[in-house]
Parts: sequence; structure tokens; C-alpha cells
Amino acid sequence: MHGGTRQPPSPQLLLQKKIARVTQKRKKSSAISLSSACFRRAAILAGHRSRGQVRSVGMAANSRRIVFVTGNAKKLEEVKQILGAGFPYEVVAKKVDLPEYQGEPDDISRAKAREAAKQIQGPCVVEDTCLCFNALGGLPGPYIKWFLEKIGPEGLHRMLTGWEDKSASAMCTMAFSPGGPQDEVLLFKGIAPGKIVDPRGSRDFGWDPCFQPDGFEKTYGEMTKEEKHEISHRGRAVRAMQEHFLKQAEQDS
Ligand SMILES: O=c1nc[nH]c2c1ncn2[C@H]1C[C@H](O)[C@@H](COP(=O)(O)OP(=O)(O)OP(=O)(O)O)O1
Ligand SMILES: [Mg+2]
Repeated sequence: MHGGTRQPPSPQLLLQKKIARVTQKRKKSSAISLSSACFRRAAILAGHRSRGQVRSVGMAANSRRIVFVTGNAKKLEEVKQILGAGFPYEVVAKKVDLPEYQGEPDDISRAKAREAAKQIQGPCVVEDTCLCFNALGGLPGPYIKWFLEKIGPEGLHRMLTGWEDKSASAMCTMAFSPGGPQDEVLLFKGIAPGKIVDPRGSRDFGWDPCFQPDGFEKTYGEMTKEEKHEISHRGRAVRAMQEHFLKQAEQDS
């Protein structure tokens, strides 16, 4: 790099600019709400609905909401924080205890989104979180919830006693269903590499105290929320989803 060269704008900054642009455009055109346009577009893209049919996906034409279906209040809090005030949707939570499916993460997220859409009778977003220990071939992976519940963050750390490799990755898969049982579910993934450590920091949220992301000396539990969201599995996945809907909104407006 030559002296004085400016750093390229961060992905967050670019995203904020896009949000501002789209929000501005929407203010100018009151013909159709942004989210409605996004959801309709997603349904069309999914290939199962023609332009004429998409209103039946269950999204009111003037709605500006994304229904996020989860049984976990902490996830909801984080998703809202990551989307931020600039996001032109209201995130509406629907607390449903969805089944804990087995299998590969993508299949689990798709099944979860379809089930959620069936239960709420309309388009929605769900997410599934995995914590994968490399020494264990990716386990506990999608089954982390039960491991955490039974043995806590200390136990997760102790599971790797006897293994030199403490590396792990946190993975969040956001899944959007346009609403219909046959509709294609769109997936947005975020992965954060790191390692499993003796727990440190806040015990507020799940396995946060025993996961230390690569490049940091702090665990998620020791980070501020802003620090965590900048690099976390969820931060990455939510921003990928946000980008997608904003791009669609820009094309639609
Ligand atoms: O950023 C995180 N930091 C620490 N712990 C976390 C995080 N994100 C999820 N977790 C925990 C919650 C649950 O014990 C398991 C994932 O299981 P997962 O099925 O995806 O979540 P859940 O059943 O609590 O909520 P949902 O109703 O959305 O399925 O890891
Ligand atoms: Mg769950």
C-alpha cells in the first residue's frame, strides 16, 4: 500500500449506504411497500409463483414486516441489533418452539423454515446455529443445544480434553421461506472460525463464554455486542440476508 492510500469502505458502511438509498427511494414511491416488494420478488425468484400469484404468499401488500420465528429471545435480540434502526423492515418475532431436526445444517434450516411457514401460514425467517468442533468431525454441530443444556460451557471445553486441536467454527444459517409448502427456501450463511476455551466472560447467552473467535483474545462472552456482531456467525448471516433483500428492493423500485 502506498502512503496515504485510503482504506476501502467496510462492508457495513456499504450496507448502511445501501439501506439509506433504498429507504430514500421508498419514501419517494408510495406505490408499494419495500418489504412487500422484497417478499414478492423472493417468491417470484423461488420460481413457484408468477407475478400474479404472489400476493397469496400471506404478506399483506402494505406490510413492512419480517416475521422471525424463534423460541430463543437472545437470538431475536441479536438479529434486531444487527439489522439496526436503518433497516426498512419491522422485525416481528413469533415465539414458536420448532422441532430440533437432525441431519445436515442446510437441510435442517430448510425443514425448520418450511415448518415455521406452515405454522404461521405465511412467509418467515428462521435460523439455526451450529457449533462445530474440528477434532470431532464437526460435532456437536446442530446438536449443540442439547450438549450445552446438559454440560454447560465448562463441559464443552472439557469435551476437548485429550485433543490437541481446540479449533471450532460457529455457523448461523438464516432461512427465508416465501410461505408455501413447495416454495424454495433461501439460505444465508455466516461462519466464524475460532477455538473452544475455558469459559470467560458473560454467561448471558449460551456458549458465548467458551468460544474465542480467531484474531481475538476475547471470548464472545467478553466482547461488547457491537464487537461480537461485527465478526460473528450471526452478524455475517444476517448481513448476507439483508444485502439480498435490499438488492431485490433496489431492483423493484
Ligand atoms: O451466538 C450465540 N452464542 C451463544 N450461544 C448461542 C448462539 N446462538 C445460538 N446459541 C445457542 C442456543 C442453542 O442452545 C444453540 C443453538 O440451537 P438452535 O436450535 O439454533 O437454537 P434455539 O433452539 O435456542 O432457538 P430456535 O427456536 O431459533 O431454534 O446454541
Ligand atoms: Mg432450536
